[in-house]
Amino acid sequence: MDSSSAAAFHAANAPKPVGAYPHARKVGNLLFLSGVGPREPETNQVKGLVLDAEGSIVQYDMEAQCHAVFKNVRAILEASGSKWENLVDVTVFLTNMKADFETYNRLYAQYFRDCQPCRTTVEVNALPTPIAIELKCIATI
Ligand SMILES: N/C(=C\C=C\C(=O)O)C(=O)O
Repeated sequence: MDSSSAAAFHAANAPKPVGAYPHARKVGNLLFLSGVGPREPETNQVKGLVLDAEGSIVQYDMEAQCHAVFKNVRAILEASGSKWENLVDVTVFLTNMKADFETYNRLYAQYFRDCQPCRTTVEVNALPTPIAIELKCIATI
């Protein structure tokens, strides 16, 4: 099956993709989400983020970024006919594991109290936009 035969979804209330990819794609009863970060869909900005003149991160609010990215994932799931409780696998990319793991892990536990997908958390050197967290998810539909 090539990707054109699998339904693609674009969620109006999630941040616009930064490249040529859909927010999600359904194959059989599985929904694959593209990586998504904490940009606010209305403004394309990240709450609490301060950049310097070169675009490097000066200051960011990890709590705000966690809430925003979970909200974006939920919006994409719902726009694609799935829901939060259907998540089965979550890959989390952090740009500063040492500084941010505790905050992220604490908030993650609040959002995933009743549903516990498999999870993998890795540190990456950089993400395509100046963010501290990005999620890549698989859900049933
Ligand atoms: N998924 C990608 C980027 C997402 C960035 C964001 O939501 O801020 C990509 O480039 O593959």
